Amino acid sequence: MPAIARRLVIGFGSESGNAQALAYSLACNPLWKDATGPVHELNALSLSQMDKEDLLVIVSSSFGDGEPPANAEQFLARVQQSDALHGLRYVLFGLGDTGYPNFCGFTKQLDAALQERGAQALIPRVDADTDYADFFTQWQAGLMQVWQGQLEAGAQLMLRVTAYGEDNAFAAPVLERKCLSLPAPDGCESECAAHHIRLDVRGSGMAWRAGDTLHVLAKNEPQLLAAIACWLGDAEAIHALQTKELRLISKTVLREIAGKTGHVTLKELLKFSKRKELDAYLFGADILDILEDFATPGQIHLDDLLQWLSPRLPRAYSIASPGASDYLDLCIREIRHSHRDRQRNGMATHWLLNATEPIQVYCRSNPGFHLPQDVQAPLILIGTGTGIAPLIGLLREMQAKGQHRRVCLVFGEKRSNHDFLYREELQALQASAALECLITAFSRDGDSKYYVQHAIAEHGEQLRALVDSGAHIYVCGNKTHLEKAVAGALNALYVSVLSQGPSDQTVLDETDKTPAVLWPSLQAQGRIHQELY
Ligand SMILES: Cc1cc2nc3c(=O)[nH]c(=O)nc-3n(C[C@H](O)[C@H](O)[C@H](O)COP(=O)(O)O)c2cc1C
Repeated sequence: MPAIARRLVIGFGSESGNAQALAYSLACNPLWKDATGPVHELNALSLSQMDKEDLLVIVSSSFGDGEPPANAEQFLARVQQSDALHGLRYVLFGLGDTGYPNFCGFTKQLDAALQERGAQALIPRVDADTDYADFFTQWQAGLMQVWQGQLEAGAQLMLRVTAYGEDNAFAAPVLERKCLSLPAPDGCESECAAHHIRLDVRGSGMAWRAGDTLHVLAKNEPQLLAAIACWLGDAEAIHALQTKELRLISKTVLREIAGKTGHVTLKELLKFSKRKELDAYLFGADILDILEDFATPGQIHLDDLLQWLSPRLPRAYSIASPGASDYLDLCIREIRHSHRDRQRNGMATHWLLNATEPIQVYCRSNPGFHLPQDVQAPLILIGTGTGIAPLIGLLREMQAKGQHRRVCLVFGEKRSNHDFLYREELQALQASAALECLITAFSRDGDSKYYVQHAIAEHGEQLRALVDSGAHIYVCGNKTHLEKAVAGALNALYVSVLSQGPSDQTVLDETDKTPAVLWPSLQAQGRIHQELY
């Protein structure tokens, strides 16, 4: 089939090399290799030297605040200065990061400038997030079809991540809510049950992968708003404070209150030397506690709070389902306790569990917790409590992608008959050999406490074999204890190795196996992935 163009002209705009690498790999495609000249920085591309026989291929990132990379700035200026570009045919692949407010800002601007001057896009512009590899594969396949004259295929290729964020969240209806914990004999289930939540994200254009996080913008509880309004003596507060952060109160707000009230205890608490006491006080406290403790009605007004309080902050949850799906799963723990005669609920968890309206959400990429690129690399997944969420997400993503790795899961919780989250699913994965081993550590099942570090020691030989064959280790759970416990337990496995003498079939240097350096060495190799909260 004849090509649609005589020349494929490839230009890139790149600051840290991603777009440049894609541009060079594109040039090697055998289909157009002979019709492609040198790959250019966009700044070095001259529009006047291109004609109707050419197809211009642009691969570029955005930087700064949606601006061009330095090696593409002049190209944008040149396009903007051109009178007309009729007859110029182009395709444009934009790399960006939805974490930035101006997602793919430069490539969107460039696309608009080219179109305004009459240039013709043969494939709609691509807006790719940090995980651009899949989009690039699809786009290159589409470009090959276009190159061979199948213009319709190109016109239909829509590869665009919609950038949702705090100011532009997606309203996701709740599809399912299910309690994952079973009733416990001591009646603790109402306090600490874990729940599965499924959100409907059809039509959102939202892109994520297992390991990524979902940010939830919850509404403040009516009871809390009413109580604050009552304290202020201003009913307007119920509506006005709806989108303000009432739980995570910054020290700046406390300083403002101290400035207004002159409260001696608060001023004392704000001293640098009292920072630990202040942190302890703030833990679990909301703005109503602070007002009740350090101010009297009449000293603080609604306008003050509106000025001082930040907008409500999103709460992040690990996604427990694979990407490229119509729905998105979470595994959350209900937080409910009584403090100073008031019922306290976790703001976003309560909202997720009770809201009758769609939940405002957006995704954020978490590349450090994605599956390793090496599809052969074994995995050791270690999670406690709802820390299982991203791990079940990784397992499900492997299933969805048909990846067969050696995987071992170590799961820690309190009681097997109450807290064995995803028990059936995990046992089914084990039965199907998708999970090579399922190790549990239920701390309250026996007479003495048994935690994941004890399970790691007990199953040391099996885990060591996985580490020696290049396993990546994923750890998710408690920030205060888990890393130390897991690192210590894995290091300890190699103390016994050293005492037994070196093994010869290992991917680690013998020097890396000394207890103190094993963990940092695995970290340096990019084999430790942690999500601690
Ligand atoms: C300092 C900095 C600023 C960035 N600004 C933006 C931005 O405004 N919009 C966007 O979509 N991506 C932004 N990004 C993300 C990059 O576009 C993205 O990482 C891309 O893959 C980099 O490609 P490159 O290596 O070819 O430059 C930024 C990245 C960094 C490090």
